[in-house]
Amino acid sequence: MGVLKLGDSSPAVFTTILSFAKTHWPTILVTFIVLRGLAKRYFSPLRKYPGPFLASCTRLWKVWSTARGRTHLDHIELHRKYGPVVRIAPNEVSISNPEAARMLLSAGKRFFKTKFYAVFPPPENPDIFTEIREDVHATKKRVANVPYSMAAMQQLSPFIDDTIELFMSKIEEYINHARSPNKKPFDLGDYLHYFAFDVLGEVAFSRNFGFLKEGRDVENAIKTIDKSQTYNGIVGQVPELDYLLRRNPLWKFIPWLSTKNALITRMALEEMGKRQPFTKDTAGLLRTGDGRQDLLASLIQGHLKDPEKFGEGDVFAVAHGAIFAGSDSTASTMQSFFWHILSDRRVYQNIVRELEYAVATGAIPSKGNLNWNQAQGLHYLQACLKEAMRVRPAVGLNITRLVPPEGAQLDGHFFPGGTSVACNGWVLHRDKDVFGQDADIYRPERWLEDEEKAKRMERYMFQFGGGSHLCIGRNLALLEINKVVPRLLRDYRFELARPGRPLKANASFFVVQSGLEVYITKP
Ligand code: HEM
Repeated sequence: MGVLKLGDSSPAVFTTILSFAKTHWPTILVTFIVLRGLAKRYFSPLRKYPGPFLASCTRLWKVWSTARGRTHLDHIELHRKYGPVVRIAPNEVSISNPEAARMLLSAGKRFFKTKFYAVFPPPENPDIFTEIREDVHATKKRVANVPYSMAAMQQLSPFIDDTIELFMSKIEEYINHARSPNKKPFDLGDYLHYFAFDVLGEVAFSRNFGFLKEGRDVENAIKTIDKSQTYNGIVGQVPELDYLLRRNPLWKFIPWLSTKNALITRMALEEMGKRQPFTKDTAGLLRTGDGRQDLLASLIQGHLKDPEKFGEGDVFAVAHGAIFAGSDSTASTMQSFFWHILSDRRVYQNIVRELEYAVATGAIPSKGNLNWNQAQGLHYLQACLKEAMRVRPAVGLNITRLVPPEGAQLDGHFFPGGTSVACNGWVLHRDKDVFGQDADIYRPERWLEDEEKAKRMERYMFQFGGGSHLCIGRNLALLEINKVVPRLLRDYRFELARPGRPLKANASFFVVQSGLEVYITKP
């Protein structure tokens, strides 16, 4: 082995270094990684913030937490252990103060999205969710906001109603079948998932995806989306890795990793094709359809008004992105709601009583679907829904933003420009100052006790995010939930098949849940 001596001529020194590196490369590599990690830990302006040791040295801690699907739970534990500001990566802190989170997410404060979002496909044509250039995002969102208004959604209400009828027919089939001696549970969780997808198909593309009809995950479309979200969630923690993986040209040669032929993408492309060429006289409407103003038609109209700012690629990206953003989120919200109310007999009976009274007094119809206003009049049910979104918000990963270049003050701490700051609904919604000492438990009554207190709690609910990135689909989600949930609860009686068993939950971006099995009977 060569020994390095001072005074050697440069080629000799170089050869010696090379041979030393060749022999000892594993040690050198490990030493480099350790020193780099320690430098990140100790020479960072974030060094004073507590957190897991590994997290302060490497982003692998976040990768690990996400890969286990339990980021939401990890963050509750972290803040309990370390306090309101926790260092969760060399350049990232998580905050638990709801007021600070409002500031972080509020429009105009210039805390922009991080590169985490850019990993979500399609990278070549980002949609509203994945666009991280704030000005471009604002332009696209202005066009996309139009079809998502509550008024526009109300127009599409008949198609939600049709999907509800299909859902009810499946329950009727189950009830008739379940009269046999071997009574099997009904997977309400799965059916809520199918419902959320089918509604999106109708609303976005005037097309039924067929999940409810077939009573199954057709072509494993839901699984494919969930797999892709798991990838996004994990790789999004170290976005550079995406260039080695999905953005790597070799990736497309691995057929089972490609989503290009997935059912939803294929259908979206077909629907786009049917409406091309986009012209002002057809205004994006389906030529052979029922003339409904679906999401795709509205986006095509937005494109025709200003093709420079909202291209054809944007039409596809935004419509297709809606299915990804709006399916697991809505399904997860409804699953959490049902699991909570069915786990507490008292709560469930209060809801049933409220519905019976509303029918008896004519506040809601005794048959068929409710409209938005009728559902809003069910105050106890509304409190139960809000409480479910508080205790188990559908987004389980952190919402992360970058501190603007000049730095910013949050929760009494100054963070330098470029620091990533994260917040998590599961943590924020458990703040005892805002939600009370019993914030950890599901108790819908908290929303009905004191109007002022309820208003304050409302101010700190983050289930739909906030500011310029407030969920664009919240009107649709709330409308379909407010239609299907009271209808189910009025027309049927539910019982958990395995009381006490928690839902299985995996946080990829949304908390994807399973295991909501119930017995259903008629009242
Ligand atoms: C109960 C159901 C839903 C929940 C809980 C939910 C939650 C959220 C949250 C928390 C965000 C902010 C994410 C962030 O800033 O990182 C968001 C954004 C978004 N959501 Fe939803 N969502 C739901 C339903 C929907 C539906 C039905 C659609 C579309 C059909 C949709 C489309 C979007 C889009 C496009 C964004 C990005 C908005 C932006 O960045 O400007 N969501 N959603």
